Amino acid sequence: MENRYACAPEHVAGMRTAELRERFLVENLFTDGEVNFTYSHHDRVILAGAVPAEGAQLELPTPEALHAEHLFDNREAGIINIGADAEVTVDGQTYTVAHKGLLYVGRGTRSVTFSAPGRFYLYSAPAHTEYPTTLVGPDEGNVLELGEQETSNKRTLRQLLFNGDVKSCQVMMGVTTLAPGSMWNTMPAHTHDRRMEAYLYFDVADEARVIHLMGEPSETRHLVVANEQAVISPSWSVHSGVGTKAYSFIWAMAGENQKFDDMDPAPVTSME
Ligand SMILES: O=C(O)C(=O)C[C@H](O)C(=O)CO
Ligand SMILES: [Zn+2]
Repeated sequence: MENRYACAPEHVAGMRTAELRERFLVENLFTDGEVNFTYSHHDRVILAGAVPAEGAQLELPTPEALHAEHLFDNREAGIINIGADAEVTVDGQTYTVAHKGLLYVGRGTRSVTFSAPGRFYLYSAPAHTEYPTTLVGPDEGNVLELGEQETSNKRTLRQLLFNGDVKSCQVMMGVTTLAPGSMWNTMPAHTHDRRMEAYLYFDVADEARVIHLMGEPSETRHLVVANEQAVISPSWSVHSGVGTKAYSFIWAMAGENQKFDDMDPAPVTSME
């Protein structure tokens, strides 16, 4: 498991491209037949990618660095499938997770197994209590239509796990999809000093990139992001992006509260 220590804004101001990428960009989560983990010390979240091989089951291992018998001994997770509909088995119970659907896996779970043709992204945070493992379809939850074509930010935001019917201790998670011809996500931008956030960009065309904006609103930096790469966004950082073509991303948050609207706005005219 890759380890990423937390960074303060004053450290980031002096970083060059390579160091910014090393600290905040997670480039290689998805490898055929493997599970890859990255541990961020921002709110102690784990990001993982699991790609089961055709005809084989892929078991979610427990990274040694957790010093736990099972990954879910002290944690919960949201798992979103960015591949074709596929099965996930949790403690002997099998769920079919649709493309862009979510499976919430609660604390106390002992085993999770993935099947092809899924391509699974997992976001996990510490959990204080057990909530039931629950399947959420891609069109369930709360759907928000945001932005305008005029400002190139027309997009559909699906809140799949957001302090609604499906309970979680910390994790809030969903999928945002840009309309064709729209490029900007989360502009006007915001921060939320009570929660960290991570983005996984996907459905990014091979020849396209997303320019992800990060940093304090008055001291922005950028990361050039390719398909299926993730960005760790500290609570003090804006997280916004512009693609060279439309794309989707999974946003996931953990921290002090589960109030989606608890944001500190960073108006466009205030950014530097
Ligand atoms: O398109 C958007 O806007 C988003 O997806 C915003 C994220 O959900 C977010 O930043 C929530 O805090
Ligand atoms: Zn946010």
